[in-house]
Amino acid sequence: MKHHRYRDVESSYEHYKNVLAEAVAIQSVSADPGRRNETIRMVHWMKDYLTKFGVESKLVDLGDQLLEGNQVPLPPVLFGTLGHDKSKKTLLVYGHLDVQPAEKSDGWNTEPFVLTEKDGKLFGRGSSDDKGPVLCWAHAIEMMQKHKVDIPVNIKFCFEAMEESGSVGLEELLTKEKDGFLQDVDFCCISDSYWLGTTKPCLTFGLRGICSFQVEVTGIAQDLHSGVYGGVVHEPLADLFWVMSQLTDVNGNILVPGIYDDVAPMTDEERKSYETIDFDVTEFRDSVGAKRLPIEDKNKLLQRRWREPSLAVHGVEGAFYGKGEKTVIPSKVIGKFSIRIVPNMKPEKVNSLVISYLNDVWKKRGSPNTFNPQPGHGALPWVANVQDPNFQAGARAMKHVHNVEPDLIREGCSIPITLTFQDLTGKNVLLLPLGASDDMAHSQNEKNNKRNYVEGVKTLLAYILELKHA
Ligand SMILES: C[C@H](N)C(=O)N[C@@H](Cc1c[nH]cn1)C(=O)O
Ligand SMILES: [Zn+2]
Ligand SMILES: [Zn+2]
Repeated sequence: MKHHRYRDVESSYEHYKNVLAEAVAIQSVSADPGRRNETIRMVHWMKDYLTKFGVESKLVDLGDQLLEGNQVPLPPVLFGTLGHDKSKKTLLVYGHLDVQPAEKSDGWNTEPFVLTEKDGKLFGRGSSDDKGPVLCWAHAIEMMQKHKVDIPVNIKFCFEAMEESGSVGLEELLTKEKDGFLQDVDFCCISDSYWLGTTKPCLTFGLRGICSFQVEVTGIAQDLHSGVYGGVVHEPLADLFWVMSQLTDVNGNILVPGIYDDVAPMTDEERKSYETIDFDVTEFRDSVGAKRLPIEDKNKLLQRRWREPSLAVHGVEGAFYGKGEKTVIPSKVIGKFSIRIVPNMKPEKVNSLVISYLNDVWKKRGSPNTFNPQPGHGALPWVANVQDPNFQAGARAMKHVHNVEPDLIREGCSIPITLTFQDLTGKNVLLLPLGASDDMAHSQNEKNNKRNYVEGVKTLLAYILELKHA
């Protein structure tokens, strides 16, 4: 790798930061119907940005979605193409332009949609998940063009803006494009995840899937004064808490009968692979501010994150959550939780086990209220072949930039469309994470380190060039 290009990447930091600031300022929260126009605007913004580098893009309309009883337009999917050289192989890049919700009042130290630099960190929603990494691709291409480097592959881009809300419509579109846009793809790459720690680079070869659930309890016509009606009505929120408290034990074991039955057994080879992975449990525990973890043995903790299901309770719609006191009995509450699933679990079976367990628990409650548990969006888990030349190119790129062999890791999160790319193209998908473990994606004060952003551009540049030998 030519060092002057890397120096140029470093000296372009202010420009990269300004571009990221523009992207972060667009409030593309896919879960919020009120911000759907912003989410759509984000896709248009990205199309315009890629056009500057000669990427030929089109926006594919996905129609409408029924959200909270209203028809809401889905954001289009951006398909971009750079290069049509039949003598070259083709790389397909996927990323997402939508973000998780964020409000300053959630506990952010800065405005979530105003990119703010402090102590070498760029704070802002989407700075790491996934606007920063998506822009690293654009910056890498810009740099190669500036230095008149022959790009050794044709590049196709698929950028969506519904990833954080189940990638609605994308799988159907890609299935239709199997012999169209996806034809002739040789490698796939996604930068939408995180290193295991804060200093050592990683390549990711596994993702958990997800099954999400909503449990609605209703019983009274409207919210009631708890002094007037307390003790003389069956409270929907008390019912819901009682049911939700029976989903896991204190150490996070899931109490749904049969839920662990299909978890793939561990081979000796896999067990050994955990030995060499760099991971400091104390640092991890401190980084999340926990007093104690349910598992403090390094290998067992990683196994639980990567190859075992877990259940997380996310929240309750309809319950009072503001500051101070409100002596009210809510009339309708919806509990939200999800289960991360692993090979060889299937969403349909998980949904049926969970719904029938919820109904059994409900019967024991004996409440006259109405109980309606429903499965939400789902995604399958994914594991890749790390011997593929695509992974080797990724490893060489990481080594160029960081001077160290990356760890091969799995990820506890989900990127629902990954398996679809692998199945439809028949090609290897590499997850090339650029973010640090403490980026706080989905949380308050999400950030991307200045160092990771700049080195991310170098890594993608190096990876594209390494594909010449793949
Ligand atoms: C890993 C990726 N950056 C991510 O955050 N994925 C989300 C996908 C998702 C699924 N349901 C809602 N969002 C995640 O793992 O939560
Ligand atoms: Zn995310
Ligand atoms: Zn993401």
